[in-house]
Amino acid sequence: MTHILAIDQGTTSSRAIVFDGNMQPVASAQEEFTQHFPNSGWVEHEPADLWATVQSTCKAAMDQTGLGVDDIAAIGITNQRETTVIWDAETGAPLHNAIVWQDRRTAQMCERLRADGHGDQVTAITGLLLDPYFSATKVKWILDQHEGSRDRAKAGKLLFGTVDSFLIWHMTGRTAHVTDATNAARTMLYDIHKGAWSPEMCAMLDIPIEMLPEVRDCASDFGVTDLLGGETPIYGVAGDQQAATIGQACFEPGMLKSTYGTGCFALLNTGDAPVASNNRLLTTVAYQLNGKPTYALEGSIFIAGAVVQWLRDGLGIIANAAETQALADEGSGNVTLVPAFTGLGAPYWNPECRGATFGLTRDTGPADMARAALESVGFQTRDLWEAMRADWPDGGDAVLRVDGGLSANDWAMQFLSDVLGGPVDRPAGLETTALGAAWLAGMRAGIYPDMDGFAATWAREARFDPQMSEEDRETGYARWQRAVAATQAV
Ligand SMILES: Nc1ncnc2c1ncn2[C@@H]1O[C@H](COP(=O)(O)OP(=O)(O)O)[C@@H](O)[C@H]1O
Ligand SMILES: O=P(O)(O)OC[C@H](O)CO
Repeated sequence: MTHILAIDQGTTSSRAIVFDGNMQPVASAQEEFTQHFPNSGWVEHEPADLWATVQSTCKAAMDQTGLGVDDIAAIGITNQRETTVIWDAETGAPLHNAIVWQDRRTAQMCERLRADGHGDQVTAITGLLLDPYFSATKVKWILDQHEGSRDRAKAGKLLFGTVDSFLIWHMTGRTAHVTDATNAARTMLYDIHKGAWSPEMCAMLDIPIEMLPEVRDCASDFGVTDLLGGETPIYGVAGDQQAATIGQACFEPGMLKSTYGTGCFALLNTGDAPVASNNRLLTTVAYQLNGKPTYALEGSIFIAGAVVQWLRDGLGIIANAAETQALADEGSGNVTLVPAFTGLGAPYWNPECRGATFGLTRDTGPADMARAALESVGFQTRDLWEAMRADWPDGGDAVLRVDGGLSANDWAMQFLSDVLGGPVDRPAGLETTALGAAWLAGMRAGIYPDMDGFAATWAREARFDPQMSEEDRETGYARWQRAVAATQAV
């Protein structure tokens, strides 16, 4: 019982990583699955694909190690958040495809709820903003499509879950209907102050409370699975951005991390009291241990690494993401790209606007576009940083810890430090999300250190300090702000 298996069920792929007794990754496997776009702005996954790729990647990772079921002390799960599944409690058949967090189909529903004056109530109870991003309106949408589904849900015949919950139900032989507090906090159905499902939110959206899973601490007993051919406990669960916050050991109030994958999600630990945002950030649960929640302010940006993918797949000006580093160096810096491909997230929350480019000239070329794309990631983070500083005035000295695929890009990280005017730290291990889930499970299983011991193992690979003049920084940021305003005005 020396190793931990971490499952990272993400938006575009499922991954399984085996960590040894020293919390080092020793094997990993990854598998992509099909994204479904049935309508403009709609994004779906087939639940069976999520479950199948989790099974196959776990097997593939385990096969690489030569370890057996008895070597795995526990499993930790981390997952794409908010994505919504409803399934039959007996057969497991999904009532609908999973509606993914990026899906905007409930934008009008949110608009109507806002017009009916529900916006403040939603924020007061859930810490979130009334936006299609979260699970609740997706649940309502699915139930609205299927006559009689609410009665079935009330009778316990239909279950709702975020992806962790859906996976655990399958992993435990269709028995455990559970989730953790971080995933619950993203549904817009959870009262983050009371630490319980909100009857008010359920009533507002006509969602039977009976269909919601039981909420547990992040390190707790989520059930036993025969996934590895024996009995393995599931001891750790956290939404992927919270798992990265844990993996980055942001355990003290004021510590913050930003993860640059498809999108960018920055979380600032605010300690044991939820901080209400005056700047359109989200108040959420960072983690919950021993029955005690620790809260965070979160800024969610929908497009970060995805803008680099667009350079590759949409424009065809690069062959792979890493090429942007050298290209950006040659860019003029005169082009501004606002990658509002699916609207804008925090702090603008504008689901309707779309991307725009400014400053094009006849000699604009791939290098300028690559630079503008990487700059957009830095500028969007600055937007969040400004909002966080305003909500949490003590946050000015914090060092931003970064991770995720795009954080490997030195040019982007240097620009990020420049535009923030503060240091940026990149850790030695970039598997922070999976590590967070592994640590939760390993700590609970008694093979990994406690919180302080774990935090002491965090090591820096690189620090980026600002090199840009104050004048350039502020001129550049003002250019970005004008571009965002113009983008929203179109
Ligand atoms: N060297 C790089 N420079 C710029 N972007 C990168 C680089 N490497 C990866 N990316 C971007 O990072 C993203 C992948 O990061 P990852 O953390 O695996 O994301 P996710 O978990 O959301 O799929 C992709 O969008 C890719 O374009
Ligand atoms: O799967 P990722 O890494 O794109 O993360 C998705 C987030 O959890 C959405 O809130």
